[in-house]
This record gives sequence, C-alpha cells and structure tokens, in this order.
Amino acid sequence: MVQVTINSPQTAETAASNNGYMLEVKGLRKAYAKKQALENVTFSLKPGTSFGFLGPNGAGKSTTMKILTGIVKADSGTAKLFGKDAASETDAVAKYIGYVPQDITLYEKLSAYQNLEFFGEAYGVKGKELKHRIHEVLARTGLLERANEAVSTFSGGMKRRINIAAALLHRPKLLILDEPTVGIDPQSRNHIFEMIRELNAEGVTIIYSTHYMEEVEALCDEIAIMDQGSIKAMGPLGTLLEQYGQKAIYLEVPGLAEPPRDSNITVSRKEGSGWLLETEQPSALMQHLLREASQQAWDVKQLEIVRPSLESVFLKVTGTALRD
Ligand SMILES: Nc1ncnc2c1ncn2[C@@H]1O[C@H](COP(=O)(O)OP(=O)(O)OP(=O)(O)O)[C@@H](O)[C@H]1O
Repeated sequence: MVQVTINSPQTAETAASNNGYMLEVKGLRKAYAKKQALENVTFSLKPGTSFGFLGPNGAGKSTTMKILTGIVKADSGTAKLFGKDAASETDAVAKYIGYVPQDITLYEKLSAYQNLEFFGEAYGVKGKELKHRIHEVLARTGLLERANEAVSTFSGGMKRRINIAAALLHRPKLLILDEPTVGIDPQSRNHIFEMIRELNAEGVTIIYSTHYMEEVEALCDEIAIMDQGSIKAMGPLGTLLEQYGQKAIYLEVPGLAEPPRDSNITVSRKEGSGWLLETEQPSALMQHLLREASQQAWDVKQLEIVRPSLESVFLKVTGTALRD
C-alpha cells in the first residue's frame, strides 16, 4: 500500500504521534447489513497535506470520513489522529477535527450568527472568544453582511458556507469536507475553493471528498482513488498520471481514412477529425509518425503528444469511467 508522505513543519501533536504522521488509518473494514462498504482502507497523512478522495457515489468516501470523526464505528481496523483513537477517544479526536457533512445541518429560522453561536457552544467555545471566532469565520466565508439574516433566505451555496464556518469555529487542525460543492452556485464554489486553499496554506490539513476530477486536480496535492470500498491508487497527481495515465498521440491528416500502423500503437481511435493513437512509447511513435509524414507527404494539421488525464488514470485503476 502506498504511503502518502509530505514534508511539513512538525507540531507538538505530530511529534507525539508515529513517524510524524498526524493521521494513521489502518485496515478499515465496514459492512452495513449485507453491504460491504469498506474493505481494508489504509492511508497516512502528514500535517499540511491537502488530501482528496475521488470516487463515484457509494465508493465508501463518506463512510471513511465518518469513521475518522467517530460517527460510525468500523468493524475492524483503526484510525488514529495525533495518536488518539477515533473510536475510543472520540472527544479528544473531535477537538482536532472540523467536519463538514454532505447534508447541510442548519436551523433555518435562526440567523447565520445564531446558528454559529449554537455550533460554537457545542464545540465548547464560549463568551467573548465565541463572538470573536464567529466574526472570524463569517469574514472567512464572505458572509459577514448576512450575519443577522435567517438562514432560510440563503442560497444553497451560502448555507454550505455557513456549514463550513461552523466546522471552523474551534480552529481545527484537520478539516474534513464531504462533497461540499454538490448543488451549489459557481460563486460559492469559487469562494469555498479559495477558503480551502487559504486554510491549507495556514497549515490546516484537508481531507476533501468529491466525484469531480477537476476539484481534486485544483485543490489536492495527494489523491486517493476510491471505488467499491477500497483505495485503488494513491499519490500526488503527477505520480498517478505518470504511473497509470494513458499516453497518446493525436494525429490529424485530412483524408487519412485508416489509422497509421506501428508496433508502438496499442489502440487507435477516431477522435474529431483525427486519430487518437494510444501508446506506451510516445517518443518512438512520434519519430515514426514524423518519418511517415515526410515519406507519404501528409498535409499534417495536428500532431501532438496528449497529456495523460486523471480520467484515464481512473479508468485504468478501477476498470470503469467516473461519470459525473
Ligand atoms: N447507513 C447506511 N446503511 C446502509 N448502507 C449504507 C449506509 N451508509 C452507506 N451505505 C452503503 O455503503 C456504501 C458506501 O457508501 P458511502 O456513503 O460511504 O459512499 P460515498 O463514496 O460517500 O458515496 P456518496 O457520495 O453516495 O455518499 C454504499 O453502497 C452505501 O449505499
């Protein structure tokens, strides 16, 4: 199993945990009735990582996150945050985690401010400090001006931002977000992205789940591809692309009815007005095509190496396409 490793400054908490990992998840298994939701999920994170769980609905992302927060108990395996066990030391672990669940949980009739007061007290933040922190999180989420309005008047995106604000009140070291951009407007989405980048730059470790490839590409320095209850591949985007991404060359020559033949081509496919030639040896194939172009006097409109995509990585490691 690949270990996710990122070099970041040590904190008092990491020094107390193993090997500088703040989070160590080992062999998680979980079944609901007859459905095996998780099978042997293992990963470790160093502080400051922005870690993305990419997978389709039902892959097991939410279940993994809920086990980290202590909401769900695993059948076997362990999750330790700063050496504290998520299942048996839930209160200690909760102090470190800000959790933004998939479903928005707010009191519609209360104002944004009142909602945050409620959540802050639940986290044990009180009095002047709570006021100060509510101001801080409202400013961060761009909702200071709407603080006193009832949440029922908010858009889905604004509600989601308040939900994130609530998870930040106790200044967590690990922020877990479960598909936070589903069904929200682009403005809120951009705001959430900026906020996550800012928090991560300030040292907050992020776990972000999504079924949108472009989100993990934009936000995460480590990606775990999850499908059918297990992590199929894990690592930095560049490493995943290099290791599993499909390399190809795109060739467009008007009137070329058949794809060129070469032992370096594994699959040829018509794409647009040209041919997509999949290969493990793009340089050798390129040389061959340049020779062919010259010998056959092709009128080449386009000839280029196609960068492997995360989509092709997903296809390779899971055997299926990730549909949005
Ligand atoms: N409370 C539950 N009772 C029964 N089955 C459940 C429960 N929660 C999750 N499951 C099942 O466990 C599997 C993993 O679900 P999970 O919610 O962890 O996946 P996910 O990747 O987060 O997908 P989604 O985005 O749909 O939440 C799915 O087959 C799901 O139907």
